[in-house]
Amino acid sequence: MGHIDGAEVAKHDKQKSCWIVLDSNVYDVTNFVSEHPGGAPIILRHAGTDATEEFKKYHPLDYLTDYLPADARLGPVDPGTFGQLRQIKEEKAVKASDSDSSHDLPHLSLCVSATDFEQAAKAVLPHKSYIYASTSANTGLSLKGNLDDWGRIHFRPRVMRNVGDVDPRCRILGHESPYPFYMSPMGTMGAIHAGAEPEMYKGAVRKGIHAVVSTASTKSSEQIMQRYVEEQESMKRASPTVLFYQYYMPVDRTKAIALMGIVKKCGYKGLWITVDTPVLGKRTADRYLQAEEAFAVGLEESASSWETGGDNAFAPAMGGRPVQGQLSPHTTWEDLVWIRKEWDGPIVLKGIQCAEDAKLAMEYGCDGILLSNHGGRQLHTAPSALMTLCEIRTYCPEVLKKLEVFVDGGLRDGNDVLKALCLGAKAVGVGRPFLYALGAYGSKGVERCVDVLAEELQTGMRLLGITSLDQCRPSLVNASRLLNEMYRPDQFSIKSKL
Ligand code: HEM
Ligand SMILES: Cc1cc2nc3c(=O)[nH]c(=O)nc-3n(C[C@H](O)[C@H](O)[C@H](O)COP(=O)(O)O)c2cc1C
Repeated sequence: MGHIDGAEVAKHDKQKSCWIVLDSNVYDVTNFVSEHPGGAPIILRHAGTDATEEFKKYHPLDYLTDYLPADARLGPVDPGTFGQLRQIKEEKAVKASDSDSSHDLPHLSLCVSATDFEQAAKAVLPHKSYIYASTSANTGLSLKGNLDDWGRIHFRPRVMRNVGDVDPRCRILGHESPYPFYMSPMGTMGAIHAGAEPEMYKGAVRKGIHAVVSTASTKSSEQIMQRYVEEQESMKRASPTVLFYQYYMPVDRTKAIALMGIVKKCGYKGLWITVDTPVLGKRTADRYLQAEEAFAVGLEESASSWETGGDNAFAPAMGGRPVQGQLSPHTTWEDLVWIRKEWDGPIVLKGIQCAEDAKLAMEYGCDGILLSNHGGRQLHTAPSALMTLCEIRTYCPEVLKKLEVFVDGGLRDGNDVLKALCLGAKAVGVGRPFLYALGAYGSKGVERCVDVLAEELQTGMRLLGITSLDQCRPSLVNASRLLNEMYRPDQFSIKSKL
């Protein structure tokens, strides 16, 4: 195969003839553009350019052989002509290092609250990446409810309790954790930081907190585990951090079992099955961006055909179009029977949103449940995790004794973790604050974010009058405002059967 001149490649920058350079090779992707699950606009934007760096944020290089026909590869670019490729106006790059030298970025020490990381990330991330992290469903009310409900519970502190020393440690699914919070699973971290998931979990390992790894990660489950092990080795295995795995169920049973096999082989310590995502929710900010991108490259007509989602859309939300088969809308409670046979470790259902389903999870022998509305990214006006926790306390308190109950969504202050624990939760998942910290400062930002939350938590324990987490109890909080609005069935009982 002869070398291809960069200037020639630059000419093929339209839908009717679209070439792109990836890993020093020229590909004719004209027929693939409209098939691309990430949408045609992103490919057309990079038509005629070297898109390798951008490509690697989202995909392993194997995709080039897995998804493109062999004859799409036209040959290597003439190395002396890279400069003649089409250039696009660069967006701010995703930072590859921990350096905080960017003039837009406040010094890390100026981040003193978990909410500060969002502003920092907004200043340095490409707009598309920020939208990916921050977007929420529909009019944004589910996200707003998450954020607001923490403030609707007030503490009832006890004083004069000798709070000189406090112990914030707890156990999560049998694994000791320095604090009762962990890192929530989030997909496509490569869009947020060039180091992607390994950079995020480096921060977790350094601070000892546990993390749940997403099925929709940029890096493979094996790569993530490998880098985690290397980080642990570098710390002489002194970190208590373990990795759990968040599982999106593929439609195809064989693929579902194979994925579970990989997860098991890698050594993930528990399966957190996401059950609030039978289809992708409507991510409004994503939709605007997608429509703008399509419009900019003259594809406004076809944009709408990506929006309906088919019946089994995968969760990634970088403006990507649903991928058939990656996420099953057909999952039922009965699936837990075969999953249990394939997976002998702990099972947590992620995305429980009412007391009935909490009870069902208990009856089906799950080890834990995570009360969550997916960070307000799925159902419009979904209940906050705290509201669901109130329901469980009221209608099926036995669940709190038998299962480990976790909550997530909207936590932005370490003090608030204590509210969830007082109402019976085991620990709280934290999502976006860590993602923003990663985007702005890499793993150092993640470490700082853990420190910020941990300091607030420990100060909160002292001001609340407790010295260990087993002293968290319902009388230390006033949840009346949430209880007033809580669902009331006709009779004061609920049934788990559908
Ligand atoms: C030309 C070869 C390409 C192939 C074969 C390819 C393949 C795919 C596939 C299979 C997906 C579905 C999701 C997944 O499995 O990860 C996807 C999604 C996506 N692709 Fe590509 N892609 C290509 C080029 C690109 C380029 C050049 C970019 C960026 C400049 C890009 C950005 C994306 C994005 C943003 C998504 C959505 C991911 C998400 O929402 O998490 N792709 N692509
Ligand atoms: C950018 C982003 C990506 C996410 N990806 C996933 C995912 O792949 N799987 C999943 O179960 N939950 C995912 N979630 C939901 C989180 O696990 C978690 O439920 C939520 O972020 C908690 O809310 P918070 O971000 O307000 O802390 C994602 C959330 C965000 C913000």
